[in-house]
Amino acid sequence: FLRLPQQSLAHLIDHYAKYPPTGLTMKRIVEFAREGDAKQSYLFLRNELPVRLASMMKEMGHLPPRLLEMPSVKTVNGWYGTSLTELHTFKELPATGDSVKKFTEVLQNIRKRHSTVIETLAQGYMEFSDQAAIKEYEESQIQYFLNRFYLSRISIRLLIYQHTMCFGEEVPIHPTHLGFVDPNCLVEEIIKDAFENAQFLCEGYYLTAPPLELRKINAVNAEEPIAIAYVPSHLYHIMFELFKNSMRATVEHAESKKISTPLPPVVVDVVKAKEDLTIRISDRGGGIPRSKADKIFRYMYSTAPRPVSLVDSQHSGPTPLAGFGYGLPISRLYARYFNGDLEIHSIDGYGTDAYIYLQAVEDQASEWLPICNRAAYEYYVSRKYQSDWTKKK
Ligand SMILES: O=S(=O)(c1ccc(O)cc1O)N1Cc2ccccc2C1
Repeated sequence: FLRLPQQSLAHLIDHYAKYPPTGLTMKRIVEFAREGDAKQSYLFLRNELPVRLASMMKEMGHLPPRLLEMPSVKTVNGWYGTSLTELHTFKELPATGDSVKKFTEVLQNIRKRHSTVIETLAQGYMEFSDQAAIKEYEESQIQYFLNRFYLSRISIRLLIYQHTMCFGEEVPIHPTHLGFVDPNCLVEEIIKDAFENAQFLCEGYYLTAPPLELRKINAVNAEEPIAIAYVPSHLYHIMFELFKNSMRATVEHAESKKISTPLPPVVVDVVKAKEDLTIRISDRGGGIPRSKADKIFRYMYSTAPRPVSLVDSQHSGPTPLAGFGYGLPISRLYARYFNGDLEIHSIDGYGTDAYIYLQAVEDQASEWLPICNRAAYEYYVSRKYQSDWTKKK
C-alpha cells in the first residue's frame, strides 16, 4: 500500500476538530479518580485532549489575520501544534504499562510547555494594538475568542492534572484529595486562606487592610460544615482575586475620604442550599459607575499602559493589586467552568458586591465547554458585533 502522506498538521486539526468535546460531570471525575485506572484514562484522554486542542486551533484561525501574524500568537499556535502532534502518536498505540507511562510524561511536558499561554497571548494582543487601532468588530471577536480559548485551557489543564495526580507519580496536595479535585472541599478554609494572603499583600503595600467578617449558613444541614466536591485551586484563585479588588477599593476609598475611621470590613456570606452554594463578598470601596462596570470583565481593559512608574508615589513598590488585569474575566471562567457563575453588582459611591455561585450537587456540576461548530464560525464571520440599538447616551 502507498504510505499515507505524512499527516500534515492541518489534517490533524481538521480530523480532531470535527468532534465536539465530551464534558465530564464532577460526579464522574470523582468516581473515576476512585475507581478508574491509568489505561482507561489513557484511552479517554488520547482522543479527548486532541479534540479540545484542535478545536481551539481551528477557532484561532477565524481571528483577524493581522493578529495571527503577531510573533507571540504564532508562538502559542506552535505550542498547540506540537502538543497535538505528540498526543496523536498515541492514537493507535495499545494501552500497555509502557505506552501509558510515556503518555503521562507527554502530558507533564504539555502542561509545562503551555504554562505561559495567557501572558504570551496578552503580549500578542499588545503587539497587535500597538501596530494599529483595533476595530470594534475585531475587539468583540477577540473577547469572544479569549473567553472560549481560556475556558478550554482551564479544562485541558484540569484533565491533565487529574491524570498525572491520580495515575502518575505526582501526589495529591492532601491525602483526601482525589487528584486535583477535593470531594469534600471545605469552602470556609479556602476563603480564610485567600483572605489572609490578600490581606498580607494589602498590608505590605498600603500598611493597612480591612478585616474579614465571615457569616455562613448551611441551609441543607445546619450542623454540617459547608463543603462541596470542587477544585480547591480554582476556588482559591477566584476568592484571592476578588479579595484583592475589595481590599484595594476599601483602602483607596477610605484614603480619598481623608477621615481616618477604622476601615469597614469586607463582609463574606456563605450559604449552602439544595442546588446552589453562594458566596457574596461585600465591600464599601466606593463602587464603580455603571458606565465603567461593563468593562471590568474585558481582557486587556486595564492592562492599558500603566503610568510610567509602577511605583505609586504615596506607597512603596509596585501596586500588587494594580488594575484588574485578567483576574476578573479568568475568575468568572473558573466559576462558570462547572456550571457556576460570578456576578459583580456595584452601588456607585458606596461599594460592590461580588456573587459567586457554585453547584452544590455533583452531578449538576458538569464541565461547561466551547464547541467549535457552525454557530461559533457564524459569530466570527457575521460581524454580529454591529449594534442594533442606538448608542448609549
Ligand atoms: O470596581 S469596584 O467597585 C470592584 C470591582 C470588583 C470587585 O471584586 C470589588 C470591587 O470593589 N472597585 C475596585 C477598585 C479598585 C481601586 C479603587 C476603587 C475600586 C472600586
